[in-house]
Amino acid sequence: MNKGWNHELKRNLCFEDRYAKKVKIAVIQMKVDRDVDKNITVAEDFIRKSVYDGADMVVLPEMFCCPYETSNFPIYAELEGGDIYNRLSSIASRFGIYLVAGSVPEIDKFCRVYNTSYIFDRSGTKIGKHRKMHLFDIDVEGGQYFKESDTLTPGDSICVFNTEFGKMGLCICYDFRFVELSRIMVDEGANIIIVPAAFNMTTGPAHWENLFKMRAVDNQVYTIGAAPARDYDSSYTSYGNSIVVSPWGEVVNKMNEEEGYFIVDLDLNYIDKIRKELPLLKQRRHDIYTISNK
Ligand SMILES: O=C(O)CCC(=O)C(=O)O
Repeated sequence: MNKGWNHELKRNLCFEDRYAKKVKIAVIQMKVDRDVDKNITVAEDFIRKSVYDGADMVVLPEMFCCPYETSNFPIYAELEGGDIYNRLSSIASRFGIYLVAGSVPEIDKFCRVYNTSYIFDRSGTKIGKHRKMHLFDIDVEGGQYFKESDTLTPGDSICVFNTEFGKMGLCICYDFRFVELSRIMVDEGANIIIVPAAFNMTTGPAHWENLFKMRAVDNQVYTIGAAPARDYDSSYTSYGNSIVVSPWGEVVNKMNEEEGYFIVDLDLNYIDKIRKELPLLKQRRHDIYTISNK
């Protein structure tokens, strides 16, 4: 056999093999009710449909079972391992999926309350946890005011978790604005950055899609944003527009403001292709600058 041909065939087979590495991720955009049980039931119904459509992983929005108001966070908060946590873990195992369980208010033994995301694997085991690190304290003239620090405490660690599809990073909403955080997650191996979020009608139209594109292009990763559906009856109106962007900056899928879900089939080898063609991460001048979490 011609050695050159054999070599070429092997190379192509490896290439194809790598290209078969795909993950189906469902993004759920649900309305948030005052009733926790109702929210979990709605989430579960969407998860059931996503699983029927072949999802490997499901992502829920920020504060998907607690209306987004600072006064609600201590009232709805539970210790890790509480009822909501157990129900989410059992949903993950029952459906055999990875569940990025949006975020929920978490209370610790010192009565500090956090905006926390738990990530469960297919057996319902927790494989990641993130406490929002950058609290959303903003005051835009003529627009949105919010002060999470009235009732929340910030987290202090960066979340990268491992799956059968490789490493993924997670941060919550306002965290995503801080460029260093995404870069550190990517340096720790994350190929996908997942962001349970709830932008509003001031910052959403201005920045939401741009941010998901910017972080994807800068870091050459997929970015995923899962938001609550818009509800004009709530005191904080979510922008919705849940989104997935590719490492080339293309919008893979995006919703409008309504309740619903979509599934994307992400080709993880596309990341290698983009990084090979445009080797940004390799071409950094670490001799001149660095970003570090130390
Ligand atoms: O950064 C923004 O504009 C929105 C942030 C936000 O709503 C949040 O952190 O919950």
